[in-house]
Amino acid sequence: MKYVSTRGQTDPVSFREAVAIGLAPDGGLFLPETLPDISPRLPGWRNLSYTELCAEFLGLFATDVPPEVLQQLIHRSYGAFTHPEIAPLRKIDDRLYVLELFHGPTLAFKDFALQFLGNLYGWECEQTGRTINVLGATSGDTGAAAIHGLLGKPKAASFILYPEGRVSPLQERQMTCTGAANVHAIAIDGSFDDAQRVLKDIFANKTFATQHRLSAVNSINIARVLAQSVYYLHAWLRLPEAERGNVEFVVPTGNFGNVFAGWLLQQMGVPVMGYKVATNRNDILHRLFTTAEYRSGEVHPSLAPSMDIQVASNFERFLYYALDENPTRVNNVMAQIKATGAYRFDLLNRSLFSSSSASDDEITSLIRRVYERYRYIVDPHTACAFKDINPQRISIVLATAHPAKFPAAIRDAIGQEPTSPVLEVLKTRPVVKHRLPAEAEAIKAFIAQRAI
Ligand SMILES: Cc1ncc(COP(=O)(O)O)c(C=O)c1O
Ligand SMILES: N[C@@H](CCOP(=O)(O)O)C(=O)O
Repeated sequence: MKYVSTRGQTDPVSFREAVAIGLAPDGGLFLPETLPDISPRLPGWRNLSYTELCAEFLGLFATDVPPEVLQQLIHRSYGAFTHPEIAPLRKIDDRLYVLELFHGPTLAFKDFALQFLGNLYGWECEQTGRTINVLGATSGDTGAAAIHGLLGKPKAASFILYPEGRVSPLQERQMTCTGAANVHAIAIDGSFDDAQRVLKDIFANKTFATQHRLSAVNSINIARVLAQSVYYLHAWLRLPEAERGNVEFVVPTGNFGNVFAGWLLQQMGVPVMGYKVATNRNDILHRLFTTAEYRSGEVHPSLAPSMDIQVASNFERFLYYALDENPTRVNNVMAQIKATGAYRFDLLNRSLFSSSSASDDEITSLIRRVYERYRYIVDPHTACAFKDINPQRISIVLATAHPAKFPAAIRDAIGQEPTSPVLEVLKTRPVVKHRLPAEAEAIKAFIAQRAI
């Protein structure tokens, strides 16, 4: 399988190359040259365990990784999860399921792809004898999961940019209390969008990126997206046969990576009826799906900080398919968005996508309502997904983080603070972070001194 750039100015590359580079040199995002039709395989995949399904699915895309290596990497990656089902699907009401994605080492859905990606990087370094420097931007969870995916890998260093004061205190501790010399947590002034912009500027300097063997760990990396598709597929296959034809996934959304991973499955022949994009008050995607206009705005801090995003990176991948896989049209639209901050998007399939946006007050009352009704505690991101659930569908809400990561918001809603031993141990460890301006030159100088 070859991978092409959404902007069409990069020669097709293999899976391993696409993963190693992350962002295409022309500034676009990699996508499989063709999407396989997986519908004939679905009956045979029904009873597979999570790791078996993962190996089958990723095997269709990672065609230059030997199958036995892929299996080992997958087993290593999900061996660190604490729930035997890895991604348990919990029925909490008639027609309502929660897909728990927080049983990995950092208690967020990011672990699914970043444990795998960390092991893939480790294997790649062993194969090539080279080191790798991983660069990421985070609004809290990607950074923690990327760092933990790479812990103990001597040939990899991580440089993670996050907005100072805009991630939860425990998310910050997950990134800054590892004690590892090859982990560099960089707190910048500004928002996650500023961090993501700086990161893209750094990758745009090809000489610098090549010289320091930089790789992108955000969901701009295609391995992230594909590894996340697996839990949608696993959940869909777990449902009773009678329910499978009427499913809507409800996805707390920021950078559009997670919901895009789910949507890809539909493009590959899995008959999913709908995707609901659930945002917090940073509602660019909600406005897009209700008005067809993509218009970026200012980022506002919220109770669901990991979704405080107004420039949704993976939207470009979605655009590529909506524009008939025509890179010239993608380039034009991206140029227009860059120049004017907006684009009128008349091609949206609004029968497949729906959306909602929850204010902070609504997040608090949703946490309370879910607890009172189901005795189930959801984190503030997952809470957004409980707004306006469609009663006509079988809804699968993606629970993207463990509530213990956001104790203050939960206490305010239901008067109790969930805890997790994984997080408790971090509270007494020293914090090591670097404060830098949100400027590519300053970050590059920092990386140049510490890259391995
Ligand atoms: C807990 C949580 N929920 C939801 C999201 C949004 O996911 P995405 O950016 O893939 O849309 C994030 C951040 O990515 C997150 O950390
Ligand atoms: N919400 C994310 C932001 C980065 O998203 P990614 O999926 O593109 O890596 C975070 O928690 O950091």
